[in-house]
Formats: sequence, structure tokens, C-alpha cells
Amino acid sequence: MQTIAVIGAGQMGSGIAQVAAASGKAVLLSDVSLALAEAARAKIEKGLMKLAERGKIPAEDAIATVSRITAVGDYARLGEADLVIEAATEREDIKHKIFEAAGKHLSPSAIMATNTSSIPITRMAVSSPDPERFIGIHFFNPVPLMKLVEVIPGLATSIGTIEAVRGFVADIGKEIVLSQDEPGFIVNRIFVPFINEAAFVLGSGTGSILDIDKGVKLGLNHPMGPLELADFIGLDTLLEIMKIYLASTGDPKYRPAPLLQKYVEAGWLGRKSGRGFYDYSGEVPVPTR
Ligand SMILES: NC(=O)c1ccc[n+]([C@@H]2O[C@H](COP(=O)([O-])OP(=O)(O)OC[C@H]3O[C@@H](n4cnc5c(N)ncnc54)[C@H](O)[C@@H]3O)[C@@H](O)[C@H]2O)c1
Repeated sequence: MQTIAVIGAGQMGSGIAQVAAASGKAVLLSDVSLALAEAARAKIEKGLMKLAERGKIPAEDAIATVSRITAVGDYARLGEADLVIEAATEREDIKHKIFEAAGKHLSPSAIMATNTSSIPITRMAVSSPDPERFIGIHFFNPVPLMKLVEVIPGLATSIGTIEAVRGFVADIGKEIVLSQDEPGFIVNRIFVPFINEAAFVLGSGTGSILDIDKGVKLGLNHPMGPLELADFIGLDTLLEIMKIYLASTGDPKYRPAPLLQKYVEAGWLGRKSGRGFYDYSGEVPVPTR
């Protein structure tokens, strides 16, 4: 695969574009407008030049990487791509429209992929021109630093598509895990209920916020505690994900922790709102319980 198109140039799409270009792929980067795609390309360039200034990467590599990224304003050149990765806003209606519009330009041998975190791959494949050539490629944030990519075939995805995507992931220096098309795939399915359980442990008074985070960091060798991590992700996002698991499986083990619900009802959403399990208004985060 030599040419990759990335649709949606936010934090994930920009990261995917950067990593693909750094590995020598030509990248077509698009968003809702050419201006947004160009702004994303400029941001990637700024980030890479900063890394070069700090001596983390050679300046010529930074320049070469950026030169391989082309911002585009529509899907006219999409036929050049061997792989199209959709990384637009996590809304199913937006994604279906993208697959329908971009699908009209897809080359007959190209693969169409989505970076969705939570929408079933099989359900989105029906809007693509060929569900056999449709697949989930789930990157982790921040894309340039995180080694893992989850690959999720839908019901109709062909073996050839899976193998081609394996080749692409190896080319860009990432590691694969293969997941079936089930809610949360592998990593978030384990990780989000883990954080939810930490909120249950807090709600039952078993331990304080500081002791829960310290316990997991030192007892399980995690770099961050579950409650500080929850504040990074956003408590509203975590609550929504738990609700999706509960609704799609019907299994009560996925019920959201009452304390997580209460924090969200209070508008205490984590770092983005200034307060979650910790209060971020001072110099150092202070536990709220
Ligand atoms: N943030 C994460 O940690 C993470 C991790 C893995 C996967 N994802 C998934 O990646 C996708 C993107 O997430 P993000 O965090 O980069 O979001 P983001 O908000 O940073 O970026 C989304 C981008 O999509 C663009 N967009 C919206 N509608 C569009 C359209 N019709 N056509 C083209 N572009 C459009 C927006 O303008 C924006 O630039 C989502 O599906 C998300 O679930 C996110």
C-alpha cells in the first residue's frame, strides 16, 4: 500500500497521517473543508519541526514526512488511495455519509477502514461500496507514540482485506491485535469497566481516591491510577461507553457506577471541566473526596 487517504484531520486523523507519511506513504488528508485539512497539515509540520529542533528526529526526515502529506478539499483524488481511513467525529450519521460519498471514488481494489472506538464495523460496512473490503483499524491516542492497532473485521470482511491491513500496520511500525466486532473491541472492553469498577470501589468507601490510584499504580505497575486516568478521558465519555456496553449486551455487569453518574450529573467531567475525581483549579490536583 503506497497511498493512504485519511478522512477527518482531528487529533487521531492527523496522527495517522503523520505516522503513515513518516513510514514513506503518500497521504491525502481531508476534513470538512480544504482550510481545515491545510490547518491540520500545518499543525503536523509544526510538531515535527519542534521535534527536529529538539534533536529527536533529523530535520530532513521532518521535511520529507510533511512533503508526503497533501491536504485535499474533496474526494476527487480518492481513487489514488490503496487504503482510505475514516477518522471523523464519532457520530454514526456522519460516518455513514462519508462512506457513501467517498465510496463513489474508491478504487476497485482499495480498502476502506474506520478508526471508530465504539460503532459496530458490520453496521457501518453497509454504507461502503464493498463490505468485503471494509474493516476497523483502531489506533490509540497519541498515534505517533502508541504502538498498538486493533484490527476488527466485520461480518463480510475478506481474508485478503485482513492480510493487506496486516501488511500496512507492519509497514508503519505498529503492532496488531485482532478483535471480533464486539462492543469495545478488546482493549476498551477491559479498560473502561476497570475504571468503572474503581468508581464502585470509591463509592462503597473501600478506599480514598488517592489510595485507589496509588494501589493500582504500585500494586499493578500501571503508570497512572484509574481515577486520574478517568479525569483525562472525561467522565461523561466513560459513562456513555458503559451505557453502550450495557445496552448492547444486556449484561448487568456493565452497569455504570452510581458515583460516576453522580459526578457527571454534577458537571464534574474531569480535566476538561476543571474538576472530576480531582480538582484542577490549584497548582496540583486535589482529590474531591
Ligand atoms: N480520541 C481518542 O482517544 C480516540 C482513540 C481511538 C479512536 N478514536 C476515534 O477516532 C475518531 C476521531 O476522533 P478524534 O479524537 O480525532 O476527534 P476530533 O474531534 O479530534 O477530530 C474529528 C475530526 O473530524 C472532522 N469531521 C467531522 N465531520 C467530518 C466529515 N463529514 N468529513 C470529514 N471530516 C469530518 C472534524 O472537523 C474533526 O477535525 C472517532 O471515531 C473516535 O472515536 C478516538
